[in-house]
Amino acid sequence: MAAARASGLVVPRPVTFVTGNAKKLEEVRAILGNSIPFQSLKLDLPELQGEPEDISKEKARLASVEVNGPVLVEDTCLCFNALKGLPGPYVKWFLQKLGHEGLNNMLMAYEDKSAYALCAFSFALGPNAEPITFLGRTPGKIVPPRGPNDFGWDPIFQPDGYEQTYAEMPKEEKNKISHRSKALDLLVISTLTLLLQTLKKKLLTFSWGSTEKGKRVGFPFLI
Ligand SMILES: O=c1[nH]c(=O)c2ncn([C@@H]3O[C@H](COP(=O)(O)OP(=O)(O)OP(=O)(O)O)[C@@H](O)[C@H]3O)c2[nH]1
Ligand SMILES: [Mg+2]
Repeated sequence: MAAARASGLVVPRPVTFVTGNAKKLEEVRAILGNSIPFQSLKLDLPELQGEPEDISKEKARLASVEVNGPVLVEDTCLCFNALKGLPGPYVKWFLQKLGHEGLNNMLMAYEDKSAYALCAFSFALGPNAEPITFLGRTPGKIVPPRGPNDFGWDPIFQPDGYEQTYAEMPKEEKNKISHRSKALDLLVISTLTLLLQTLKKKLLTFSWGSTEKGKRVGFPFLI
């Protein structure tokens, strides 16, 4: 949103990333770097039940009321293909109650251990604005835990094409291929597109804005 903010038209106030999860915040900071400046607010928002995109959008609506300004939120799911996408957005509670072993056991009866990590970021300009959602998905499989146990289900998720679990990978490596980085890439692209559109409009206004004896002058080929 830095780009949008730079335009002076689109985002009147700094964006607040609202999350109760310090590890998410750490990764978002590392992935975005200086591309989109934001502030953060530690708040564990109530979450709707349903599809990831709807949960994420509703979180953005609630967050923007709390902040009364532009917000970014995210909802993360871990989806088992054999279980048709479950535990999905409910993985937090499954992890809390069952742990890594329990999550592995849920797939015991199935040969198919494939899964995907899904991240749904939603951005809302303010309490009355419709949130926009960006989805990132990384396919992989569920394995017995390996690696440091400092972030959620990282030790039991092994992305396709890698021998390491998310937890075993160096952080920079995870951040290159993760569900979170893929969703944030889309957010950055969309922000840049917004900035270009705004600049284009400004240039259009500037190019065609002056008149000479009632005749419009300008350089439309510049835009
Ligand atoms: O191993 C992991 N690698 C990740 O990359 C990752 N991202 C999220 N999570 C965990 O999955 C659940 C999502 O629930 P969630 O999206 O509701 O998050 P949350 O409630 O912790 O924070 P928030 O909702 O306030 O932002 C929570 O248990 C998170 O700890 C991850 N675990
Ligand atoms: Mg949550």
